[in-house]
Order: sequence, then structure tokens, then C-alpha cells
Amino acid sequence: MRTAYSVETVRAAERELMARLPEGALMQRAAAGLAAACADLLGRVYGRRVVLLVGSGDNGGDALHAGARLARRGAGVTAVPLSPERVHEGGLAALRRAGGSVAGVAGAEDLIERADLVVDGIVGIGGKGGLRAEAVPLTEAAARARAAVVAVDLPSGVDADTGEVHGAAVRADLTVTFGTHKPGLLVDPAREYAGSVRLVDIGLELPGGSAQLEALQHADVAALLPVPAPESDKYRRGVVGIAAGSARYPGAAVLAVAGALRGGAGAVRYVGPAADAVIARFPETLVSDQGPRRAGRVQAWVVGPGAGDDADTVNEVLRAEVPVLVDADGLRLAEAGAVRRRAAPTLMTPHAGEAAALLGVSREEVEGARLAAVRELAGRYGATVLLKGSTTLVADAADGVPVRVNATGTGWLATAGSGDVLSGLAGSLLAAGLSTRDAASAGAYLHGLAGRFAADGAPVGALDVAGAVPGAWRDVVSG
Ligand SMILES: NC(=O)C1=CN([C@@H]2O[C@H](COP(=O)(O)OP(=O)(O)OC[C@H]3O[C@@H](n4cnc5c(N)ncnc54)[C@H](OP(=O)(O)O)[C@@H]3O)[C@@H](O)[C@H]2O)[C@@H](O)CC1
Ligand SMILES: Nc1ncnc2c1ncn2[C@@H]1O[C@H](COP(=O)(O)OP(=O)(O)O)[C@@H](O)[C@H]1O
Ligand SMILES: [K+]
Repeated sequence: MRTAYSVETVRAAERELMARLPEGALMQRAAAGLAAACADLLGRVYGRRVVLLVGSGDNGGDALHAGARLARRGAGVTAVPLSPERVHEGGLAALRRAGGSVAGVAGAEDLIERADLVVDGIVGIGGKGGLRAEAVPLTEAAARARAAVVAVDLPSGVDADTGEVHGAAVRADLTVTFGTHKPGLLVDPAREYAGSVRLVDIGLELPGGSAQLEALQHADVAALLPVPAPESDKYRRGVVGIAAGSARYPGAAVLAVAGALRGGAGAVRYVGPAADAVIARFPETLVSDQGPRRAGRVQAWVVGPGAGDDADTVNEVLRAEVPVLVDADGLRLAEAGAVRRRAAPTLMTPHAGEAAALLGVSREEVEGARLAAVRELAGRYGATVLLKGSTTLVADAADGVPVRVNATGTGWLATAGSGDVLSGLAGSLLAAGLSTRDAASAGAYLHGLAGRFAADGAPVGALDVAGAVPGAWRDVVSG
């Protein structure tokens, strides 16, 4: 499991560790890790040109100490302090001793243009708001130049705790972060600014259970996935009901069923007007035209994909005493009160546009503040909420539970109907007995991986994604 902690928690752990270590030791650990990552990226250090963009805090100190290490290995290192009157003294002295030089902001753009590497030590976890004006031209020069850009701890200008980006920020090829991931490194839009992320262990001890974010890895998902026991039968494995599709959108039903058949339930029941289309494609589906209540027992429902305006079905499903996944049109048709009053768990799976409609804000606002949006929705509805997108977030209604973040997906998944596949898949995992939070995050993980496998660098359709789920499942359980 990968975890991310808030700045407040990182600061507390830092204080505790600093009290036990000689002065400057922690920064040396950070600088050593940073210099090693820069050296790996450069391949050869000797003779390379390195420019350090140095802010007035410890983030700049890390950059200066790492620069000193690179200078000792033969790199030509120039520091550009943004506020020369306030710069980390020890770091600057170390750089000078190692043969590095210092340049003013005027003329720094030329240096950046000729550099092999630009180190962004402008601001780290002490940052507030986007980059200040004086730093912007230098970071724009770095973006234009052929130099690789390495961000120290965080790309300067992104919000460490929320992943929001207010104004200009550095775009890095690599971010070297210390002690733990910060939420901003895992959540879009900030995540996109970070490039690849390398975590350097500096000995921080973070309190278990207080993470803001969790990102499941293969082993975590493998431990969640249901495996039939020798005494299993199809009913014990769980039956998932799919109430989806309409005369206008029969395909949504087929796609949700396609996902559900690969999600671990022992049987899939379909209820709705697209039974013929479903049976033609998947004869193993149990179909009914009697409505959800009389369709036979299920352990979980999926309602909403392609539902059109069929509010009655949505509300009938919400009265069921089993876990319910609400997606797509169902999100619009479900009454907030009916969701909140449910005794059994509810999982809602909006994309940014649907989340925006539920919150009464613009889509851009949701995309710019994904973490806040998913938490707000989970609180309002008393439900688990999965917010789809380039990174998928899963928030629980209960306070203090880390939000799960999934980044296994690919832009190729942005294809009509792939969300229907996800809802069937996650609903099937619910029926197999996973909690809403686990079903949502394991479902998103498998779905993202399946998208990657199915696409393999080329466009795919949603049914291809469903077809690739078993391969993703095997990949996960085989480690
Ligand atoms: N945690 C750990 O365990 C370890 C932490 N370490 C390192 O320490 C870093 C934190 O250092 P920090 O506390 O000195 O803050 P930092 O990020 O340098 O920023 C403060 C300065 O930035 C300025 N500034 C603010 N906003 C700005 C903006 N938008 N645009 C431009 N400037 C802005 C602000 O200026 P002021 O507001 O005072 O004018 C202030 O001077 C951390 O990220 C990591 O790299 C490692 O060394 C060892 C282990
Ligand atoms: N850029 C992207 N990177 C990764 N995954 C994406 C991206 N865009 C969309 N997805 C995923 O594709 C799926 C699209 O779902 P949705 O928007 O509901 O589509 P539809 O309504 O057409 O089925 C979601 O699982 C979403 O997380
Ligand atoms: K930085």
C-alpha cells in the first residue's frame, strides 16, 4: 500500500525525528537521496551543467546541499537564489566549498537554456498558493529548455494537501519526495506536474491510521479479490442484480453485465428493457422483466447505467436491503434523502460532470478540486463515492478514513461505455461480499489495468475492456 500524509502530520513527524538527530542530519539524508536521483537521471555526472532554483526555505536548502554533492562529482552547478537576502546559509556555504557558483535571476534564463538538469528547490511543503511572480519566468524557461526538471519534495506551486494547482506551477520530469508521499503527488491535477515520483526514506515515522490517502498495489488488491472455496456454489459466491439500460440505451445494459460477469459474483441477474440484447451477447445472464423487487434474490444491485428517465426503477432498487451501486442516470434520478436513509451501504460512481451536477458547481471546479469534491459528496449522501477520471478517488462517508486513489487507468479508457463496465465489475465485487470501499477501489484498479492491457497503445471499445478484466485479475493475483 502506498500512503500519503498531510503536511501537518509530516511536520509533526519531522519535529520528533529532528529532536533525536544531530542538527542538519535530516536535510543531509534528503539531499543525499535527491543527489542520487539526479545522478541516476543524468547517467553521468561529471561535466554536466546543473542549475538550482533556490527559494528561501529548507526546500532550497535541500537543493543546495544536493547541488554540492553533484559539484563534488564534477558537475558544473550554479545556484539561482530567488531572494538572495534569504537563502539557506549552510547549503550555500556547502555549494561554494564544493566549487559551485551563484548567479542572479537576471541572466538565469540563459543558464537554464544550456543546462542538462534544473533542480526546482523553490518551495516545498511550506508553499502557499501558486508560484510567486518572480519565479514564473524561470520555470517557463525550464519548461522550454531541453534540461530535465527535478522537483524537490513537490513541484513548486502545487498544493501538497489537496492536489489543487492555483496559478503557475513547475512541471517536473521527476519529483524526489521525502519521508512519505504527499496527497498532491497522487491526485490530479497536481499529480500531472510531478512526473514520476521517487520516495526517499529519511527515517520519518508516520502514525499508522492517519494517512490522508491510500493507493492500493497488486498485493493489496489480490488480498481483497474473492476466490471460490471448494464448497462454493453460484449463490454462495453472490448474485449481482443489474437494473440498467433502456430502449434508447440498450448497450449500457450489455456493458454493465459484461463487467459484472468478470467481477466474481456467481450469477448475474438482469432486469430491464434490454433483456434480448443482453441474452444475445451473454446467454449466461438470468433475465427478468418483473422489476427489481420480483427478480429473485441478489446480494447487491447496480442501478443507473443507460437508465434514461426510469426513476421508478432507481427508487425501487434504493429500497432494497442489500448494497447498491448507483451510476450514471441513476445518480440524477436518486433522491438524496432516499440514499441517506438506506440501512445497507450505497456506492455512487459519478464522473466529474455528474459530480458537478450533484454538487451544483461546474465540472471545472470538480476537476480542479477532486479530493474536496469526493469528500463533500460522500458526506452529503452518507455513501461511499467513487469519482472517476484520470485518477479515480474513493471516499467513505465516515470521517477520518483515508481516501483511496487509483492510477492504474489510461486515457484510452475515456471511451463511451467504459464506465458501465466499471459499474458492473464493482457491483459484482459487492455481491461477492466486499465492502463498498473495497469493491470500488479493487474494481477501479482492475478496470484501469484491464483498460491498459486491452488498449496496449491503441484505441479500444468498452467491451474490449470488459474482456481484458480476467487478464488483469490474473496479473494481480499472480503478483
Ligand atoms: N519535512 C521533512 O521531514 C523534511 C523537509 N525537508 C525540506 O524542507 C521543506 C520545507 O521547508 P520550509 O518549511 O522551510 O518551507 P519551504 O517549502 O522551503 O517554503 C518556505 C519558503 O517558501 C516561500 N514561499 C511560500 N509560498 C511560496 C510560493 N507560492 N512561491 C514562492 N515561494 C513561496 C516562503 O516565503 P515567505 O512566505 O516566508 O516569504 C518561505 O520562505 C520540505 O519541502 C523539504 O524539501 C528536508 O530538508 C528534510 C526533511
Ligand atoms: N484520462 C483518463 N485516464 C484514466 N482513466 C480514465 C480517463 N478518462 C476516463 N477514464 C476512466 O474511464 C471510465 C469512463 O467512465 P464514464 O465517464 O462513466 O464513461 P461512460 O459514461 O461513457 O461509460 C472511468 O472509469 C474513468 O475513470
Ligand atoms: K520544490
